[in-house]
Amino acid sequence: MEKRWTLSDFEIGKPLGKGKFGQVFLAREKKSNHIVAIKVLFKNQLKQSQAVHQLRREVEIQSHLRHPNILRLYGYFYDQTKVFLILEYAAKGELYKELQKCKYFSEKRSAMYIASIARALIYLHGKHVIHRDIKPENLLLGQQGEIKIADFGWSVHTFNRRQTMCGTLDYLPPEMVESVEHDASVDIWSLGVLCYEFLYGVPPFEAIDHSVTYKRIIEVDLKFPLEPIVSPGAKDLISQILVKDSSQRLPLHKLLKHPWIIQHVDHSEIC
Ligand SMILES: Nc1ncnc2c1ncn2[C@@H]1O[C@H](COP(=O)(O)OP(=O)(O)OP(=O)(O)O)[C@@H](O)[C@H]1O
Repeated sequence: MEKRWTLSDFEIGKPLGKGKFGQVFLAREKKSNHIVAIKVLFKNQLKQSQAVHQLRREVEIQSHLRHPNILRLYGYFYDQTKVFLILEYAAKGELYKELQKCKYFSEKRSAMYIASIARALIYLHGKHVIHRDIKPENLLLGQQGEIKIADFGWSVHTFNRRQTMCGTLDYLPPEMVESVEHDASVDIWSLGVLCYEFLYGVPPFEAIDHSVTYKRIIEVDLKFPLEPIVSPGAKDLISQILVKDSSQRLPLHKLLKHPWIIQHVDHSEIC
């Protein structure tokens, strides 16, 4: 695809969805016939400095990433009022909606997703990037139903010390809730929360009252409901990830070798 675009390079199709700062459309690049998603952001809505800062970070980081389970950001252009991000089209939409539809996923499906995200995170962390907002709403699905990690607005390079609390409360590890220094293992924690949510339909520390959620995260008050029935292997994996001491969390390469993952995932097929 071309590197420098204007709106006239694209035929704009149906709207795919709406976000806080704009709208996403299906589009076709006329020259290459390549189907993409174009995210249109309104500059006046972005003006809050945090949003502009996040967008800059998202573009800087995501445009350099190349992994089958990470949504490609091909480039961007802008006019006087809008910024246009050219993104890989995730044909099967949001994982979040799938989870809402199914309530919870089978162990096999959960293990496949967890292994795909773990592989993408190994790649990401190898590039010294932490995502910091891994949750179902930020996971899209490609044509074959494969995971595409999206939304790099909270991501950072690992070179600097980080203490800022960011992301989404239900998925934050104790060190972020307590605003102490954190590293790439925050994404491993979020993967543990995801695994729990895939299998039980709700994140493990969720409570109506936010102060209760904080307390449950800090104390790692992890309880496994009786229903739906989940195998001891899955519970063992989650228990090895959701560990308060971040240095003791199961590393991603060991996660991929965990018996529950091996049982459900053919590693040659991970997508
Ligand atoms: N690359 C894509 N392929 C297919 N659909 C997409 C793509 N990007 C976004 N969408 C759809 O458009 C919707 C809006 O996306 P957008 O990224 O603007 O907002 P969001 O991440 O859902 O919300 P927020 O702005 O609060 O972060 C998404 O919920 C999704 O349904």
